[in-house]
Amino acid sequence: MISLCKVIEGNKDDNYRKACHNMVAASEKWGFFKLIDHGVKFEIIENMKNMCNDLFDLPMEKKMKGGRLNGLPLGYSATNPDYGKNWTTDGLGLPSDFFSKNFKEEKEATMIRVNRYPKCPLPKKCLGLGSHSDPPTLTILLQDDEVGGLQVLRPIDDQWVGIRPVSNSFVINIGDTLESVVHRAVVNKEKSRLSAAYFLSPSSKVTIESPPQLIPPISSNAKMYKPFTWGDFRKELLS
Ligand SMILES: O=C(O)CCC(=O)C(=O)O
Ligand SMILES: [Fe+2]
Repeated sequence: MISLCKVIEGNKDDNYRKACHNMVAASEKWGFFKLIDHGVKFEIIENMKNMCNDLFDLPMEKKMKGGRLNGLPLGYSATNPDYGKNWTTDGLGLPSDFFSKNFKEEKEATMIRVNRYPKCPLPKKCLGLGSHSDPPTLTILLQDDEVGGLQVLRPIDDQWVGIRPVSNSFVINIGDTLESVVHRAVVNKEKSRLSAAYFLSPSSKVTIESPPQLIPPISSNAKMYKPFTWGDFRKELLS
């Protein structure tokens, strides 16, 4: 759990550097972390949850008229590409614009997906959302305050580990363009659960490759990962 309390004013001081370092360390170990003291007003979060619940309460034929993306029958699109990139560069010791220059406003650069999982009499037999990793770069997830369900696959022993809800926090996870982190959502016997995931993607033409600054000199001729563009990767995923 990482607090942004001391870094919210934007001063690049020791507190900021420590938070960036902690976010990178958590991403390397788990691919997931929780952000608290993030500065988003409580009322805004509550409003968002209420609006999502109102949306799910609409009759199915009305919901089906909502702004779904072509080829991806999930979620509703929104653009706000200026959120959450610099901690990765600052935590990795890369130039501050190393990632942000690759996130330009594009129609489908970001997407928000709202999920509501109804209560389920047989939670051991059903999954809310099956095992997957998020294709883009970063996911900011708002999850229900009380009802847990998100689980991450721990790479060392392949065990599913629950990410306990914490009031007024966001769960951040990295996506396939940084590293794939396998997760899923289970369902609850007594209560339904709401979550909203905001996915941040690079521009389509951006080449995704290991930053040369981070490749040890000894292996500089043998890149472990082949460069690809986000556009090609997305096309492959949707084909
Ligand atoms: O509902 C959750 O907690 C997980 C949602 C998720 O992983 C997704 O929408 O990609
Ligand atoms: Fe996901």
